[in-house]
Amino acid sequence: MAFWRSKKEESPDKPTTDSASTEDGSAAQGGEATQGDGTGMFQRVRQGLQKTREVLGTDIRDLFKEDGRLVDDAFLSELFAKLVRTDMGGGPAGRIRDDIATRFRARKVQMEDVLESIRNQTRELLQQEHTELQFADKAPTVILVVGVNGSGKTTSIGKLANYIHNKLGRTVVLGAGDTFRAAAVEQLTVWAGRIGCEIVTGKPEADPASVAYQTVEKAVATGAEVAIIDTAGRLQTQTHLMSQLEKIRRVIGKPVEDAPHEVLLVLDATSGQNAISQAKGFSEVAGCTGIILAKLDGSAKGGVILPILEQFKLPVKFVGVGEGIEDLALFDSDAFSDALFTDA
Ligand SMILES: Nc1nc2c(ncn2[C@@H]2O[C@H](COP(=O)(O)OP(=O)(O)OP(=O)(O)O)[C@@H](O)[C@H]2O)c(=O)[nH]1
Repeated sequence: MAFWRSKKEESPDKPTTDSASTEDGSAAQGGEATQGDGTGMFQRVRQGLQKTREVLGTDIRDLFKEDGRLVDDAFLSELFAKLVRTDMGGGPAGRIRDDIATRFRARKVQMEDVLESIRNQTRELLQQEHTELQFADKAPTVILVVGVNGSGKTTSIGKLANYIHNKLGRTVVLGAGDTFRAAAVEQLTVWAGRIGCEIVTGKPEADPASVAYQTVEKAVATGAEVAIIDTAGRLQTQTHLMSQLEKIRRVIGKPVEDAPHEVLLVLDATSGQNAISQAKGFSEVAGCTGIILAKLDGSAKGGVILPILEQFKLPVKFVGVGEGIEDLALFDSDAFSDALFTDA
């Protein structure tokens, strides 16, 4: 199931058949995931990673003012510093530096050799298992979406629902479980209208667990295949909110015994290491099964995905590359590393 693919696989002559490029995202109703949308999606991910690519490209080019560079300690530590600027963290940056040292020390290298090594190492570091969304054997599949305040949960749910409903052709019911924030309910209602899926909303400040329960009940009653439930932003230290999450998990297990099937943690790629460590404690308590890395387009630090993989030990299943309904991509390590380094 390739939602986007690497540049290598693109056919330059192929017209864009990307249903994702339609304004309202209404194309490709029903059926299996469309295969023709890879090129457009790859372009979108490339655009999303443009800032990181530019910073990295300029930084690496700066190392090569002369024709070729001798690989010595000075070069290696400059390279390390440039890599760390993408927020990839000391571990991955050190691994890339050491690989280049092993292969080229005391020799003159060209920029392309260095970029090739970086690309290969990154591709390896980005390899992950279980990146695909897990669907229950028996519908409905219940997906709970959690995260800290403002990380991009509601927007990501809209995009995810659009992907599941319009690209995978599986019927979706949304649950507006962020009852604290009226704007989140409104936003999700607008997305549901655009996607053409059902939504369950509670009264203002309704118990989020009851909205979650009704959402799953509705999915069962209407035979919908997937229920996606929004939750309010929270931190692990907010014990009442954490126990509320516990309650949500408990009640949705009543109509559908093994629910939730996925608990997706939305992380904001533009937030620093601090926010990421806050989310880490949270993800353990919430029993997260995967990550949506949102707002990659707004960041020059796309390398942040590497420490995230290392720290969370969870697969990054999707990346968010914009605010539009189509701006979500299934994660693909080859395509991601190409998007980071091609034309760097
Ligand atoms: N550029 C960009 N912006 C995004 C992306 N995802 C979300 N946003 C924006 O981030 C802001 C917060 O997104 P929301 O979806 O409201 O976040 P939330 O986690 O539901 O917020 P709370 O309910 O307050 O916790 C909004 O302005 C979104 O448009 C993305 O992938 N790229």
